[in-house]
Amino acid sequence: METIQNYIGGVLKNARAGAVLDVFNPATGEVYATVPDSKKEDIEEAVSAAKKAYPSWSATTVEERHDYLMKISRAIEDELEELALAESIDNGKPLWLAKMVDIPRAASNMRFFATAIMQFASEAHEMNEQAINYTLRRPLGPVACISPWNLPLYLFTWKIAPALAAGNTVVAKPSEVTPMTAYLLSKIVIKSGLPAGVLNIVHGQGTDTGRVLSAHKDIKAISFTGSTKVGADIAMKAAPLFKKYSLEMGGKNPNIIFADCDYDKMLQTTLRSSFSNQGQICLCGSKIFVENIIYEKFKRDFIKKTKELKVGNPLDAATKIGAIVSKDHFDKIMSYIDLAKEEGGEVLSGGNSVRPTGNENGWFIDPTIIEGLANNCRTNREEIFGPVVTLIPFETEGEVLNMANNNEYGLAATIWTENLSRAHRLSNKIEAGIIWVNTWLLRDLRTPFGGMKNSGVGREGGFEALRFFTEPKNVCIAYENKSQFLKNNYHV
Ligand SMILES: NC(=O)C1=CN([C@@H]2O[C@H](COP(=O)(O)OP(=O)(O)OC[C@H]3O[C@@H](n4cnc5c(N)ncnc54)[C@H](O)[C@@H]3O)[C@@H](O)[C@H]2O)C=CC1
Ligand SMILES: O=C(O)/C=C/C=C(\O)C(=O)O
Repeated sequence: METIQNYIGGVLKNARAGAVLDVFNPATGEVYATVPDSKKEDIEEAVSAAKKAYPSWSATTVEERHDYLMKISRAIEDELEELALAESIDNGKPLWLAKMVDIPRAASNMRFFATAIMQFASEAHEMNEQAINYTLRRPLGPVACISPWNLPLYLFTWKIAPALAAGNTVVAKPSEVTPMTAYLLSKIVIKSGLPAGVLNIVHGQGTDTGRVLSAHKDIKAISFTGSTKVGADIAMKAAPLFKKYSLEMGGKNPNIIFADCDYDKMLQTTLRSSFSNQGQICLCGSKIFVENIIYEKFKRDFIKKTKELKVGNPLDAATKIGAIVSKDHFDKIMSYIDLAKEEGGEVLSGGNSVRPTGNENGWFIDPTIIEGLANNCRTNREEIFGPVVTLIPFETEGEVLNMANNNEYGLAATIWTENLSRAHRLSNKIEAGIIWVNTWLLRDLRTPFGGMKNSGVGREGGFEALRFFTEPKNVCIAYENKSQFLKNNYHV
């Protein structure tokens, strides 16, 4: 049994009251570790450590911060094998996926913001030779980073890297469901020599640790990724204390397929956008709109390809669909499949749990395709966050645009067409923060990342993240007094 610890003030330690939570391996259903169930006193200690470290950390040069983040990035790369294995065991995702995507991205998050801070420049505005304004961007102080279980180290580093690069100190809370790689990161951070208190990692439940942290009076900003319900809770706590917040929340993303698309590329990518990471990515295209004339062909081909996806042991290289992250989440997904049937949906593929040989007690669900549901039923409106997609035929561009926008979420959309004018038209009109045309989850870390409507507030990525984690201050300097200025310049 492994014992995960908090990382506070540069030291690994248990929660003060000693309480712990069980951590499960979702592929076996067994408890394999414990994590601190931190309470108010642990948060107090972490916030004090972050406050204490702030004056000297915020005074470091960008080169110094760059060097620390690069060191951490290289250490993540050096420990790729161990981190990927830990992520796979903790989360249930296929090991090859953790090796190819999660851990490399965690390293590049650190590297990206290490270099972005070196390029980050503030604006200057000149007023007709009368004055110059320049904008200072200062770090905020201790900030909170709260991350979810679906892409554990990937999203944890996506938040802490810009916060640290901008000169803030951080109290971070990973998901209690998948805390292992954040714990391993704290060991890497200790080895990197990052000064004590600059990064603090406090484990525990959302309703205790997360809530206390986001409501703490000394926390100046909160960067959160997770459910829309929790995002709303954080906003309610943060607003009266005038904290900044950036919320990346749920999605119900349309994947729109026109008959004129590059069919093979679309089919292959649609498999990924539907079922990658067991469908547990906020960007997955869970509603697949298909133009009528290719609907039957697509349905046939998509079912065939989906049935070929091997569900099973995440450590097996042939596995395409690993385990669902927790029993609670497994139950939630299964209840949505039941709901879809009650709402009149026909299950075309999957629809059931799986007990792979050797992993009979794990939480596995066959990738599921459902058709025959109205666009506005609950199954098609609510985020399922699992390997479940619905198929909806459409006739015209206008019809599919209305259906895509008729939703409370607005995170991402994918459009498949070779008609560039149509791609531009729809990209402009679809209510989503991220549009992919003829691709999916192709990421340039410089671009603004986030959603509209119930999917988010604010944007992450590139300079957006560095702006979020800094406070702008305008300085206006008159060149000289105006009559003197006119005399000098116009000889009056
Ligand atoms: N990016 C996304 O779109 C994600 C969406 N989800 C959705 O959320 C559902 C629930 O998944 P969870 O991991 O339980 O997400 P969640 O939103 O409950 O948890 C995300 C993080 O917030 C913390 N947290 C929970 N309650 C909090 C509170 N009141 N104040 C501050 N922090 C709090 C959690 O401990 C975790 O670290 C999923 O079924 C899925 O639909 C989950 C993960 C990511
Ligand atoms: O930044 C990315 O590439 C992906 C982010 C994904 C999420 O925020 C999510 O699935 O929750």
